[in-house]
Amino acid sequence: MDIKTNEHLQKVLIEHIAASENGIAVLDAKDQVIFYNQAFLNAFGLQNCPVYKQSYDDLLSWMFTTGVGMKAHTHKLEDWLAYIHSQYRSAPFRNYEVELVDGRWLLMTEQLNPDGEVVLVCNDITLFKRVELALQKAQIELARQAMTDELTGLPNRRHFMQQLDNECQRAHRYGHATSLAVIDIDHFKKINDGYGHLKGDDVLRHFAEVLTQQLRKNDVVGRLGGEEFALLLPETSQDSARAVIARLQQRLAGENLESIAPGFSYTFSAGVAECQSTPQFCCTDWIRTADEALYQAKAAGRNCVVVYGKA
Ligand SMILES: Nc1nc2c(ncn2[C@@H]2O[C@H](COP(=O)(O)OP(=O)(O)OP(=O)(O)O)[C@@H](O)[C@H]2O)c(=O)[nH]1
Repeated sequence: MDIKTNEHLQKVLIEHIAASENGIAVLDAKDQVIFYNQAFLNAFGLQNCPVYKQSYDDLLSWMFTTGVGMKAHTHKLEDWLAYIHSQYRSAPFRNYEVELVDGRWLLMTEQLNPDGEVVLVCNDITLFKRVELALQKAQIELARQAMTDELTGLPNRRHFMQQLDNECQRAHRYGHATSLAVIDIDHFKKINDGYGHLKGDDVLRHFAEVLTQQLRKNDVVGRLGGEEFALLLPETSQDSARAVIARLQQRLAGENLESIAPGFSYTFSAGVAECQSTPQFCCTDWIRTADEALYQAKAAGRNCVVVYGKA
């Protein structure tokens, strides 16, 4: 059936375009609106806008200044128009999504005619978009949970080990001294037994806070499990790391812990190890050496720090 010669078919299509629930508009070669259906006005909330013969820029400017229709992602109209023009007419046929100020979403198709007209068709995809955004949010939250220790909000063992691995490679590449400290709260079992598991949890949260507050932006704190934590100190020699830990011990000794229990205090022991420059030395070796130093700190009576190889 040839649409050019079949008048009935032309009538059917014209009626369809007028009554369609998909918004349809046509802009001429000079980007003036020469046709739109009711659904197009409804989709963008343009019922009070003089659309016919408006230029595309005037239409967009009207939306921007009246706060109707498309949501602008910049505060300056010129920037927004420049962004839209960087995409507009960029392909013979393209699809893109548009967020509206009232929270709805439209899927737009833009088709260029050989004579220079642009045909715009829009579909409301709000429901699909909401599901997609909710899934994206859930995915981000799952990824966050998989990396985070629930009790303290710190990176968990897996996440910390990934960062340790990256830092190990960086230290090998640039030859910078970088230190790791494995830290363990002393006699934590006694805290749990004496004050209860919930108070034990409060102590773990408190310790996480002390560690986080004391460190520099590039340092990484993680909870390895139980009452064991770790500090990754990039660009830090083992002697400087020892000084950092000593400062943490002082800070902890000065803390008021009345909220946990009257007269309560706790200490920790730490093992420090520098990243070794041999290429075979990997992050598990690094943790192992720091763990050995920690073991020696515990054996030396606790509340102290031992540097690997310097006991
Ligand atoms: N409240 C609380 N306790 C935990 C958690 N994870 C592990 N623990 C407890 O931490 C205690 C660790 O005890 P130990 O490994 O014997 O170590 P410690 O008592 O700290 O002794 P030293 O490390 O040798 O000073 C155990 O009783 C665990 O049940 C937690 O998330 N919350």
